[in-house]
Amino acid sequence: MLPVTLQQVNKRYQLDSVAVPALADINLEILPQRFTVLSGPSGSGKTTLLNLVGCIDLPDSGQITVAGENVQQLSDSALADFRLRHIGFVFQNFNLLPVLSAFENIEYPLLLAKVARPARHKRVKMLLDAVGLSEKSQHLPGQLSGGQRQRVAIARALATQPQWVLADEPTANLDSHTGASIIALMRQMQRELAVSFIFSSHDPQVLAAADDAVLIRDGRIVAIERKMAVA
Ligand SMILES: Nc1ncnc2c1ncn2[C@@H]1O[C@H](COP(=O)(O)OP(=O)(O)OP(=O)(O)O)[C@@H](O)[C@H]1O
Repeated sequence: MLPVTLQQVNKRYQLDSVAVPALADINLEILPQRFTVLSGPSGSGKTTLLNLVGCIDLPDSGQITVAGENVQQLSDSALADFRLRHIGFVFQNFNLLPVLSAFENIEYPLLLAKVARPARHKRVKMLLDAVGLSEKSQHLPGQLSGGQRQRVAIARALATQPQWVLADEPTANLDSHTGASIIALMRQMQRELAVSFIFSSHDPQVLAAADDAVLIRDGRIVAIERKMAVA
């Protein structure tokens, strides 16, 4: 599995006539099959960096490679397909579709990926079991606790067997006990399904669980701490 690489990446946001610098001179290699945390104060650029790696947004300059693909060269429709195949997303506010059951929320990306019904159902059942929610498969998000909703969101992110799962402050709306169980679940999924996780987080629990920590200040990387030896 290939790393994610960013070379000389710059990103500004245009706010009326003012250009707001968000990331400057980012050079980074994010290693596969690990837990990487992007950490830094509010406004430092964590979400922007996650959005660039997730191909939700494009840099103003520089190169980003994900799964061996130079992503800025892809057309919009090729990018959407690339995201579906290679990247799963977990958000702090869960972003589940409120009218769909837990089962249907997890199934949704598989429908988009045109996976046939028997394989779809098998995968959803396996994931519901893996996140400990087999009993709640027909519940709507509004009938689940915050921690259970985030479990559904993690299962949904893993549905299409992506290489990378990006999680933007995944524990921000959870109490610390529930947050700890969500981190443990993601760690277990990372090992069992050989998936790579990248988080943005202020949460010391997430930072403590990381293999690698990338510290960002004012849009620049100030330190990269590899806590687990590179294999
Ligand atoms: N859509 C936007 N338009 C204008 N400026 C933006 C936009 N999104 C982010 N910014 C600015 O870019 C910088 C980086 O923002 P970003 O959201 O990446 O930070 P963050 O580290 O994720 O912050 P937080 O921890 O508060 O979520 C900030 O100065 C922010 O105000």
